[in-house]
Amino acid sequence: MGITLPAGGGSWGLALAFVLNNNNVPVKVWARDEKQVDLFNREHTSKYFDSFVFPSSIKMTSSIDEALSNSDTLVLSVPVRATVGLVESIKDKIHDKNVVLTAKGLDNGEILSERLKPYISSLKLSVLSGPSFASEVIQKKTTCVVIASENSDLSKELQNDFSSDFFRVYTSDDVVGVELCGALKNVYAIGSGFLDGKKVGYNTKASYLTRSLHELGNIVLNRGGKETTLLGLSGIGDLILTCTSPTSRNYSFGYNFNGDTTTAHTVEGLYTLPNILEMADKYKIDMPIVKAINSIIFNNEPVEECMHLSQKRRHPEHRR
Ligand SMILES: NC(=O)C1=CN([C@@H]2O[C@H](COP(=O)(O)OP(=O)(O)OC[C@H]3O[C@@H](n4cnc5c(N)ncnc54)[C@H](O)[C@@H]3O)[C@@H](O)[C@H]2O)C=CC1
Ligand SMILES: O=C(CO)COP(=O)(O)O
Repeated sequence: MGITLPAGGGSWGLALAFVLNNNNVPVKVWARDEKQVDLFNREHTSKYFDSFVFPSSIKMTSSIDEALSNSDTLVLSVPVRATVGLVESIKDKIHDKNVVLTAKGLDNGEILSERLKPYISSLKLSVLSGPSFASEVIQKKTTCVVIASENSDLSKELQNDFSSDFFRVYTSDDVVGVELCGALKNVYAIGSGFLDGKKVGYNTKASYLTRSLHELGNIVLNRGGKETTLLGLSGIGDLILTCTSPTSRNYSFGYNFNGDTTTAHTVEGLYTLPNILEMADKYKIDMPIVKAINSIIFNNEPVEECMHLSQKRRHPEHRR
């Protein structure tokens, strides 16, 4: 049996198809845009990867039924805002399939595995996350990720499918922690871009990353996630990658921020912001950094003013 990637033909879905195909795992990529499908099947190229030619053994289709035939596993790599709707639209066709979530974000104030509970049993669900730019994966640059599932047989099976000499897969049972870390690092990456755009010093940046990790930890632990996840690849690993690299769309959005949110392409932190505020409110967790980032984007607060506001909070009680 093979693996279907209802990925919309986007960059992460294609990179994961590349990883699986490299291991001789049969893959089929689904995309809704027929022109994109025709171009890919003819030339094996994608607008997301300049001049890169994919192996011709990776096939794309615009028929979801064809994509799902002969496959026991789906790797979902559309943006977070599209994930729940896509699963709802194919729910009758996927009840016997394993599902790997790869979108990094929150929806309706919740993590995706929670939102998808009505459609996917937790024993058939896993989450793939970690520091992994698609553009580096297709160049076979060494990349380490985590696959988390409550079903250890499933995470081991997927570890086998994905692992290669350039793609190293660790397993975890902390679905909640891995999902929250992946979602939140995108928001902190926007803030990190704001700071670098303002040419703050390394002192400020190091403090920002440390405090972001601390704030992330508050919500992860509150929701039942594990400290080891926070200190692992999907936690501090992806935070470091995304908060320090212009390859990150979230970081670049923050770095070049000009008040416009309408033209941002797959800046998942933007979609997650209101959702994390909703979650923080619900579980009564103080998230001053997330709030400051939200004020800069949606209330036109200047970056400097928001940093200043955080300094005005009462003196810290602990040295962390
Ligand atoms: N690109 C990367 O390096 C990585 C991305 N991710 C995550 O993967 C998710 C997807 O991101 P990318 O592939 O990078 O985005 P992308 O922008 O490269 O591609 C998204 C694709 O989804 C399609 N799409 C959008 N809405 C759709 C819908 N309703 N139905 C069907 N297709 C739809 C678009 O047409 C596009 O082809 C995001 O949550 C991102 O955080 C995770 C790790 C690495
Ligand atoms: O999640 C990613 C790398 O781990 C990709 O980050 P961006 O979505 O910010 O480009």
